[in-house]
Amino acid sequence: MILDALTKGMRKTIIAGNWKMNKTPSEAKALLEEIIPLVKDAACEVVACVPYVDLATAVEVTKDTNIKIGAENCHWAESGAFTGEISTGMLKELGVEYVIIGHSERRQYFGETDETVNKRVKAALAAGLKPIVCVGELLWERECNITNEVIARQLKLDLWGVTEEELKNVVIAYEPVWAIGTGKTATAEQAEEVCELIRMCLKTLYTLEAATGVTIQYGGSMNDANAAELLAKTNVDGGLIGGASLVPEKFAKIIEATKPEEY
Ligand SMILES: O=C[C@H](O)COP(=O)(O)O
Repeated sequence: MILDALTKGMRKTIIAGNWKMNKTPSEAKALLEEIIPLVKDAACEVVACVPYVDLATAVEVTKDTNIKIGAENCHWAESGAFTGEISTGMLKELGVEYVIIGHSERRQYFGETDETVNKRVKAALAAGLKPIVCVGELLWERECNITNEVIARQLKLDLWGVTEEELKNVVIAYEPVWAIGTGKTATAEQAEEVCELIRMCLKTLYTLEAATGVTIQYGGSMNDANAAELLAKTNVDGGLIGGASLVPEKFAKIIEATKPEEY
């Protein structure tokens, strides 16, 4: 059943842009105003994850639209002496719904570990935010043939203490690190293989029912040309889009590719 293509229809398809460190507030407003009319008839959930300083503007600009706003990180403490960090309460008050946690760039450049990812995931869930939890292997890990172990370990540690009920608000993003911003996309088969593995791990950690319901995104050089093939795979339920999310026409075409007739 877990491999059954029919289960795909039971899950929410989510296309999320990750703007990374791009766009000032005025640029964010202009970009969203271009995106809004292009995606208004989307057949999927549309999310824009933007830099902290853009959040208030983004929430305001999208308030009467089908676009949800996400942050790119959050801290686990409610408040305190954590210079430069942002709490979940701060995000909630702004009207933010999603938050990316454990992106490979956070792991690679800012010392993020599975332990801190886990703390952030639990804090986000406790605050009523929906975490987009990123997992993925490095190139040398793939070459050493340990992708499965790496993904299983990340999932187990990142979701440690997350209940089955809470899992309903968790999105998993599979982002092979070697495919991020490199123009090297995982083939649809490679993406499906790991997304299916992720679902099998979730089944082991929780239940078949819980695993079947989780949205699993692919991220890594997804664009308007390759999205349809990736999104047609049984266990690929959406995308976490970097570069192409900054180009309205490309982002809109990826969203268009989620429509069944495009498969
Ligand atoms: O979060 C998004 C990923 O890092 C993918 O970025 P990219 O689409 O620019 O490769």
